Amino acid sequence: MKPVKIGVCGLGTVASGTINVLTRNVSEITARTGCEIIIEQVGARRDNPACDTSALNVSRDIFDVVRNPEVEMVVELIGGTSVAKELVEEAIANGKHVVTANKALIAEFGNELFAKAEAKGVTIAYEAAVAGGIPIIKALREGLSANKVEWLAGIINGTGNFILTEMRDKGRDFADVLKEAQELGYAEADPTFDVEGIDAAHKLVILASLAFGMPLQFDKIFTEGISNIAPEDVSYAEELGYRIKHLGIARNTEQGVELRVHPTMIPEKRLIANVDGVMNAVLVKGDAVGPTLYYGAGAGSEPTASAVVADIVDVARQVGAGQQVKVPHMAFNTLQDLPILGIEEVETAYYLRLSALDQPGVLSKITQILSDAGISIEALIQKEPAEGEDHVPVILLTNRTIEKQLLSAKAAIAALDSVSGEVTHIRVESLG
Ligand SMILES: NC(=O)c1ccc[n+]([C@@H]2O[C@H](COP(=O)([O-])OP(=O)(O)OC[C@H]3O[C@@H](n4cnc5c(N)ncnc54)[C@H](O)[C@@H]3O)[C@@H](O)[C@H]2O)c1
Ligand SMILES: N[C@@H](CCO)C(=O)O
Ligand code: NA
Repeated sequence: MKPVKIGVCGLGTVASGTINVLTRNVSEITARTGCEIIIEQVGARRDNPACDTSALNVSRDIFDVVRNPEVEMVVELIGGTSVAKELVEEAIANGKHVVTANKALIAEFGNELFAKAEAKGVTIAYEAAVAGGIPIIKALREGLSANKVEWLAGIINGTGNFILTEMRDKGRDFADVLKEAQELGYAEADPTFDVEGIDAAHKLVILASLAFGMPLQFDKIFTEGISNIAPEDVSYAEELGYRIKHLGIARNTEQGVELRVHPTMIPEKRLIANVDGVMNAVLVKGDAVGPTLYYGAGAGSEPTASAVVADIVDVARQVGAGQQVKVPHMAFNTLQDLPILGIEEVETAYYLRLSALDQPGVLSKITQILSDAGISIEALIQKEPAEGEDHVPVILLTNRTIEKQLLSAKAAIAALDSVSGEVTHIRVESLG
């Protein structure tokens, strides 16, 4: 087979890892694809000491790469949704295949980009966009194609999981750990994307569309970040046998599709509760296979490059074999317009923490409000009052209920004279 010529745009964390892996593992990659992959051109504004490009054709203008008639496949690794979108559109218009790690671009503009690619008969591959090196796109599109996916839940932001783990295990400060994640190349250019759950929402919408065969709808996701997780909730969760993880959850119910990213309490005995540091994991429940779990590094230069290179290999095989073997961009040939549920319609269990006056009768008022709302209590812990304090922390675990019922009961509890301050709620999932 004739060699396949690629062009790499960007020379940051992921691009340098991609060039290094392609160069180092050239014999394995050639043996797998049956063809040679040649880096025809690199578009980079500046050099990167992590990667030797002295033997490569480097242009300071990334658009030279998409206009180079020799380049058959463009690897977009600049990030963002403005210049990257223009770049990908021009690559497609010029009949080039695209490989990208850019989840923001796919989540927000994937529907139109895939349509443009299909019209031109080219492929956009995006394995590195979700859960870094874990081949989760391939698992959903190909490995699980026999299944109706019932739900999936994942730790899909490496930076956030790294921060939560370091804070819990070493008592480190949030800002200090975030700075380290940035130095390690895990964080997004704007790290609020990691911390506020936007990056996880980008990834969740891609996973859900692949799993349920519906168009990408990033604007419909409910998103809560990790910045408001209180240390006392981390320790009370552990006392109850749970861990707090930042999860993306997508569930196909009879009423509609749940799409939500938020801190979630999960039983500590679940494998996914023990996924720490920069590692990611995605649990997928298929109707035929049952629960399956995919685990690996969710961010970082070479773990992400592993997925980028896998896509390059896949597309190179297609270039050799012809488009008829291509798997559809979103796994399904026709997409369904499934309704997406608002967060108030979601059903889950809850952890509640409040501060109540240490007096007889107070607990019964709280439990009465919950029981009037049809919410039963699975566990209740009342702590001893601290020295000189007249209020005590009360922690409750409820059974599954609809969020709007929980929120109105929570408001009624907060309005009691004997309860002071805010009532905290965290969603609880058994993931069984
Ligand atoms: N870092 C990770 O662990 C990781 C993992 C998975 C996916 N991603 C995604 O991969 C992409 C790249 O991330 P990264 O971590 O390598 O970022 P990075 O900031 O390290 O690299 C981006 C590179 O693109 C260049 N660039 C940006 N805008 C440009 C422009 N307009 N013109 C020319 N060059 C431009 C920058 O100079 C930089 O060299 C992003 O979409 C990111 O979301 C990153
Ligand atoms: N910033 C992202 C990179 C991988 O997509 C993360 O931390 O998960
Ligand atoms: Na992946």
